[in-house]
Amino acid sequence: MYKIPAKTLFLGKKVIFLPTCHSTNDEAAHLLEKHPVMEGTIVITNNQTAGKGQRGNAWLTEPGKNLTFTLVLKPNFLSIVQQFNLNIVISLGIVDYLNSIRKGFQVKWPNDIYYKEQKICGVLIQNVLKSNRIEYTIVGIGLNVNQLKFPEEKAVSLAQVTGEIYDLQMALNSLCEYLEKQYMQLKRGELDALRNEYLNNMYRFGEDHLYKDKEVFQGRITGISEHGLLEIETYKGLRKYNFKEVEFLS
Ligand SMILES: Nc1ncnc2c1ncn2[C@@H]1O[C@H](COP(=O)(O)OP(=O)(O)OP(=O)(O)O)[C@@H](O)[C@H]1O
Ligand SMILES: O=C(O)CCCC[C@@H]1SC[C@@H]2NC(=O)N[C@@H]21
Repeated sequence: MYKIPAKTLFLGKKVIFLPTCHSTNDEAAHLLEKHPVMEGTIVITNNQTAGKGQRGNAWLTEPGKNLTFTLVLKPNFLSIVQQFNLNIVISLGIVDYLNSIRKGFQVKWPNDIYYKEQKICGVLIQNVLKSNRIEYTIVGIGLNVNQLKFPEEKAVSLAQVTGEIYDLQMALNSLCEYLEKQYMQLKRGELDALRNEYLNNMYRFGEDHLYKDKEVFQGRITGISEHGLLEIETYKGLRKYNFKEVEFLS
């Protein structure tokens, strides 16, 4: 399973397949502790038994149905304050791949992928530090591909959206090509183009909705700051939020 490398320069050229594991992010982190790992290496499993989501949530996925993998990057060209750009390129790579199949996928800030009001993909990015510098970034991606039932009402899969079943190896290879394309754009320093593309694909951009920080309020997403803070215009003025500081309501 997952033996054919992607047609890319480096991303997905090496794939480590584990039939089962607790979390591919944890497995990747253990590998990095033991020996150097080539940039672009993917750790993938068919059966993730203790998947980790953001905010300490669990990531639940039916064995053999979805893409559940971790990508190892070495973005040493980025300083710590530029880290949000990784969220941008990873989200755009995924959304471009999905939109190449069916239009309508969007990025929910910072890096969830939605189809209409449902979540199809989650991303968990973790930095591995060495002497206070980012040595590696591990990018965990859970993409719902062929699963047809979810315990979570908000979850959806590609198969549910399109009515088709997908070959996971082909989906992985294609996704790698889109991810690499975006990552190379970041390496070339094309930040304005990336930011614009991110805003063009952003869930709820420019629409009025309810949000919650300490209180529930109505607002409209108008952009992201240089370092990736979410900017919401309200009748009291512009508010800016870091991860976990704001909740999307209806
Ligand atoms: N396979 C899956 N697909 C989609 N969501 C899943 C899946 N497995 C677990 N979940 C969880 O279902 C919930 C649905 O996502 P939701 O967007 O509501 O939460 P979130 O990512 O915490 O975002 P927020 O709370 O900012 O709206 C999350 O807790 C998510 O981690
Ligand atoms: O909460 C989220 O939206 C993030 C979900 C990230 C899930 C992926 S699945 C592969 C990798 N391994 C993990 O334990 N989590 C990530």
